[in-house]
Amino acid sequence: MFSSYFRYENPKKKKPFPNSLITRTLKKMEILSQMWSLLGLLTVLQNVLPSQLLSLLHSLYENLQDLLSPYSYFEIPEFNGYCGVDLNDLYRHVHLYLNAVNHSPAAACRRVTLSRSPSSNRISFAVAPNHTVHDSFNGHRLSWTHHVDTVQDSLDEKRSFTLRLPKRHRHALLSPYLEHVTSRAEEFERVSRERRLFTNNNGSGSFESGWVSVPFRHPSTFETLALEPELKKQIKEDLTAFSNGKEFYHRVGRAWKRGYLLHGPPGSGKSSLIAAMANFLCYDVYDLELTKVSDNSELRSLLIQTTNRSIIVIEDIDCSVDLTADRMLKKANANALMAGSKWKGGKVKTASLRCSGEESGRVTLSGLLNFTDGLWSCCGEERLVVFTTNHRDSVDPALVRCGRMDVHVSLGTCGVHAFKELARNYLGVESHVMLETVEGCIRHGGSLTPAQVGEILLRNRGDADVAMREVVSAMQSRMLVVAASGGGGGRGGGGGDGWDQTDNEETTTMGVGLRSPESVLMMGSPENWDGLSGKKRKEHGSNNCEKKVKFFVRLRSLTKSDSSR
Ligand SMILES: Nc1ncnc2c1ncn2[C@@H]1O[C@H](COP(=O)(O)OP(=O)(O)OP(=O)(O)O)[C@@H](O)[C@H]1O
Repeated sequence: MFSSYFRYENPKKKKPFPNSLITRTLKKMEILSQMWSLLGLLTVLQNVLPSQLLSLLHSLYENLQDLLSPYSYFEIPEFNGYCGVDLNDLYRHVHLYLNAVNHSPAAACRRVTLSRSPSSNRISFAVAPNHTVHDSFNGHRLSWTHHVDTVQDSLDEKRSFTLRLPKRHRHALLSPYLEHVTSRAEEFERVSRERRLFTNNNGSGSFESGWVSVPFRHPSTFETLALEPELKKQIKEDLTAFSNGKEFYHRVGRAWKRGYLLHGPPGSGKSSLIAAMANFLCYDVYDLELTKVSDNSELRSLLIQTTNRSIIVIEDIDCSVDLTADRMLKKANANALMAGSKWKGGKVKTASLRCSGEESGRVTLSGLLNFTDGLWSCCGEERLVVFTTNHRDSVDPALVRCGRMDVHVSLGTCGVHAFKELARNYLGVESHVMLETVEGCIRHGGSLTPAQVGEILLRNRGDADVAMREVVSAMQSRMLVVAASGGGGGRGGGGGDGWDQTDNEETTTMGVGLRSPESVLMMGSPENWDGLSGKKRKEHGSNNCEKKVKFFVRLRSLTKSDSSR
């Protein structure tokens, strides 16, 4: 009985360690104790041996390690130079690259430092100090180790990355891999950095801080923007070609900049398009208020302070400053000088001819021309200059000539496609029984600006039927107004009151760029368009009466069909 009792084995009782495990543990402890003694010896040697000898031993050890190791190691410190004051751009690129790589689910770093700045929602990843992350390139395995050491007797930290790659392939791998790291880092920086909206700071008295800024968070994108699809595609392609054009612009010796003139009635979406362009390219926006700029030198100073990858916007260029007056003043001065006469009772000075604006301390047309196309305009890279205006004809031709304003976008009233996009965005409807009536109104001069349509749809977003009815009624009123004012209708009237729709007509004749019902994109010289538009205007006049008759017939049929619904 007793023996059976002793033979009983409690399953919960731990089994004794096997002999082999004990032996292995003892061996490990022995190695540890030997290492400990070695460390002690090293400490003693460090105190006893002169520092020169120590560093010699250290480099000998490293050389030996390099010789025996199948890997090559490259150190990238955070700062360059003897005193370590210049930021090492490669370190920054590696940091960004590893951040980008860590965003991908495949990346496996055992320990990552996460951070988020108060002004952004984005979480940043960084390899934790003294940890390693592996990467692969062209079928080879590489690794990055992030070293962070505290500097003795200081709170400073010394940071560096060490790249490890197979020694046999180091020559073939190093340059292409670092190029890959840099391009991925730049791309990541472009899309992830917080973008800002700047405006010129009035009254600071100093040109050093000419701009003040806030985070740029405009929600308009090419997806939300209601534009004719072809126009949208063309603008996006043009912007993409521009932002990828670094090599091209350098090769042909042109400054890497592009000018856009956006013109159209109030509410046609000029500002929304600028925001969409900035979001598409991930650029900063500099909204230049010309009336706050005291003179040309301040304008130049502001230009110098803008960063690369930015859009410099001057809204309502025709209203900002009296630029044409400046030109006329010069002309008057020149005439007076030639005639040897007096101007406004006083003696004409030669200096006043040179630049009347400089004297009166304001921005002149020549100042603005230099801003967009002069020597100083090349002080940065990858910049768009965008002017907006409600009346293109009021802008001085010199400002919008080729090379200054390379792309002219005419934004008009809502075309059929644009209206459908707005209806989809605001009401969530793809089709509606009244869409046909809306299309008829648009085609016969009743179209409204996107802002007008957006306002009606926003107000009635809970009830698509009411919204559509209200849109149709607004469009019909518009048709009546256009008819009463002698507008031809036929292809959709202008948007805001007093808006001249000849721009859209011009494009029809030209066949240059894209022709869409209400909004167009033109590239090339405006002088050519004007010549052709004159011809078109004559034709337009002769057809006007005929169009009017057709228009009234159509309006009556539309009104009838709508009331029958
Ligand atoms: N194409 C569009 N797609 C969607 N919404 C638009 C569009 N155009 C204008 N809107 C809406 O209309 C409003 C006014 O647009 P925006 O300020 O861009 O017009 P604008 O042409 O710059 O006007 P202004 O000449 O008066 O400055 C905005 O709230 C915007 O949401």
